[in-house]
Amino acid sequence: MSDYAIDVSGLVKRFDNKVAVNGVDIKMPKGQVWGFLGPNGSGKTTTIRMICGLLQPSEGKGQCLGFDILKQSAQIKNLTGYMTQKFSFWGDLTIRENLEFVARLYQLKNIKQIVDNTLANLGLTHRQHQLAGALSGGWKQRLALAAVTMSNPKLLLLDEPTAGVDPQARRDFWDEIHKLSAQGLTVLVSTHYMDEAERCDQIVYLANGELITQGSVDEIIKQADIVAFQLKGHGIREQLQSIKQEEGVSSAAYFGAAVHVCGKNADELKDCLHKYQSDDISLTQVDVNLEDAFIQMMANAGFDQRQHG
Ligand SMILES: Nc1ncnc2c1ncn2[C@@H]1O[C@H](COP(=O)(O)OP(=O)(O)OP(=O)(O)O)[C@@H](O)[C@H]1O
Repeated sequence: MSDYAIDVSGLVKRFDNKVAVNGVDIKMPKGQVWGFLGPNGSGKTTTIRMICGLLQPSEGKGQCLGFDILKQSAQIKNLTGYMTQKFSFWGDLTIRENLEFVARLYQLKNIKQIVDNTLANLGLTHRQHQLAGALSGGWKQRLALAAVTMSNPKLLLLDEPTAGVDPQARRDFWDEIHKLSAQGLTVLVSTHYMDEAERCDQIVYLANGELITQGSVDEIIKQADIVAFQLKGHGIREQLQSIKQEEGVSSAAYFGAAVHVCGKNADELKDCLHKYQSDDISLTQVDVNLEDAFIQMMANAGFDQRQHG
C-alpha cells in the first residue's frame, strides 16, 4: 500500500484550445495538510477535479488513495470529501436536517449516530436546530465541512473553503482542519490567503497551469532567495513608483504606512534605498514573507502579476 494519498504525474487538461493544467506532478504523503495556491485561473480547481476522478485528464496518470485516477474514479469518490467553491445546502432545513439528508444521499447506515458524531466533532451540536439559511458565513462553511466529512473520507479536497469568511471564523475553520488531520485525514486546501498557506505542512503553487514551486513555507522563502526592507514614515507612500524603478528593486508594495521592498542583494538594495531615508523615514531590513517569495518566483518564471493576479 502506497504511503501517498495523492501520487499523480504529468497531469494535463485541455478545454478546446485552452491548456488549463500543463504537466503537474503531485506526490502528497498521507496525513498531511497541503495548501494549493496560485492566481485566479491558474488551474487549482481543475487539478483537484482530476485528482478526485471528477474530470478525465487529457494527459497524465496517477493514483489517489491507491486507486487509478483514470479507471477507478468511483472508488476514489467514495473515500474523498470534496468541498466545492459553491457548496449548496437547503436554507430552510436545519443543520441537523441537512446532514441527515446528505447521510441518506450517501446511503449511510446508523444515520442518527453518524449525524450526532459529526455534529459533536465539528462543534455544531448546540446549533443543530438552527436553519442553515440563517447561519453566518463561518457556520455555513462548518456545515459544509460536516457534510463532506460525514461519510468518513480518507482525503479532503477543499476548494477555497474560507473565501469571504471573517478572520476569526477562518481561524476556527483551520482548527477544525488540523483536528481532522490529527484524526488521520489527508487534506488538500486551495486558498488565496497567505496566513492559511502558513498553516500547511507543504504548499504547491501553480501559475498558468504550471507548478511553479512546492515546499514548506520556510523552503519556499529560502528558494526565492531575496531580501526585504521596509521604508516607514511620513511621505514614503508617495515615493512608491520611484522606488519601483530603482535598480536592485524586484518588487515594492504598500504595507499600511510603510513600503515593503524586495531585491536580490541586501547591500545593493540598502544602497539604493538609502536616499529615501530621512529623520522622518526609517529603513529597516525585515523578514521575507510568503507573498514576497511567490511574487519573486512568478517573476523568475516570466509571469507578470498584472496579467495573472
Ligand atoms: N469546463 C471548462 N471549460 C473551459 N475552460 C475551463 C473549464 N474549467 C476551467 N476552465 C479554464 O481553465 C483555467 C483554470 O481554471 P481553474 O478553475 O482550474 O483555476 P483556479 O486556479 O481554480 O482559479 P480560481 O482561483 O479563480 O478558482 C481557467 O482559464 C478557466 O477559465
